Amino acid sequence: MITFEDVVKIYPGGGTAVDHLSMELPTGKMTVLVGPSGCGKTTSLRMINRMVEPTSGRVLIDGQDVSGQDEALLRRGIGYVIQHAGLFPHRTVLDNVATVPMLLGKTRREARTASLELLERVGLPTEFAKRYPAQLSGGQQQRVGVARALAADPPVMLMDEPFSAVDPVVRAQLHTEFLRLQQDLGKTIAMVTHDIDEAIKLGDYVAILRQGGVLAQFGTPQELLDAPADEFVASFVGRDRGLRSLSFDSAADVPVVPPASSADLILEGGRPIAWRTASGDRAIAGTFTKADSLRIVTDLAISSPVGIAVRVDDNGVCDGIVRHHDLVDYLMERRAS
Ligand SMILES: Nc1ncnc2c1ncn2[C@@H]1O[C@H](COP(=O)(O)OP(=O)(O)OP(=O)(O)O)[C@@H](O)[C@H]1O
Repeated sequence: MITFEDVVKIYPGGGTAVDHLSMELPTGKMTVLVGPSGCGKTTSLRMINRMVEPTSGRVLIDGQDVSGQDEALLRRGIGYVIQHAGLFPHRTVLDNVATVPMLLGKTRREARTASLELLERVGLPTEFAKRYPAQLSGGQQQRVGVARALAADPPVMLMDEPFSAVDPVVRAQLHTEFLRLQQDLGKTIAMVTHDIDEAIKLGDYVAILRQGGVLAQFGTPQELLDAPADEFVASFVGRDRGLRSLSFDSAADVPVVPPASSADLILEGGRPIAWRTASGDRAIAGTFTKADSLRIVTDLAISSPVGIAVRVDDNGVCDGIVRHHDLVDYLMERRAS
């Protein structure tokens, strides 16, 4: 667990960057620090590995005040990933990753074998290992940055806007891969972003900071969406927070009716193929399963030309449909209950 205890940071000649910050970042979970530019996110992150020292208050890792610890030793247990990856430009991808384990005493061969495995884990095929960072795309460089941070197998990872330098499609891919990786690794992660969508998608917990380095609210994404502490948090999580919060609700209990009840749905061997519309058949753009979220069901119902979302089982066979007005009734009943 990473604990901020009444932490204040005032830069010489500057204003207050972090103002009496107290919060606990649970072990094995990802906590995302989010807020407008200049609200003290990076400063807070850097106080964890002592790149910045607090003016007052304490930062503790597993109950140990970091200020009493040897900086080099402390940082060995803390991976650090930054925007644009910060790779060594004149070293190959493999050497970028292998440097840390070698510093920690592994032989060159051991370090390289471990690094190749790590590169594969973050989704980079081995043929990239010999390239130099400039020969990779932004997204690939970020993957190397993550692999390098993981190379020492640190229990704690700090990530400062790690996904912001890549385009939205690559970013979404990196998010999915990173979530899968974190599910396996269970690191204690503190991540900074200015993007509330990213925070809500990735964070087990989210800390929203406001100007002046004041903590506005700390909680799970669902808590922030359901019960924003004040106007600032409400406007920061957005006007569409009702829709966003549907991402956390399961579609398992959506009331469906048999597929045969719609004359508009064309099935082949039980699989949904197309909609019959006045202007001809239209291919079905997507389906949902019981494992999906209500947001996906809502999106499908709204975007379908006939206002129907189609559910399939694990074999892709249609086992029910839900019409948009029934979906709205269901959502309203849930809200009331
Ligand atoms: N080394 C420094 N010296 C003086 N002031 C600083 C220093 N670093 C940051 N600040 C100031 O402290 C405040 C918080 O900065 P910080 O970088 O922590 O914010 P941030 O939320 O990470 O911002 P951004 O999203 O723009 O990166 C800002 O007002 C900034 O100008």
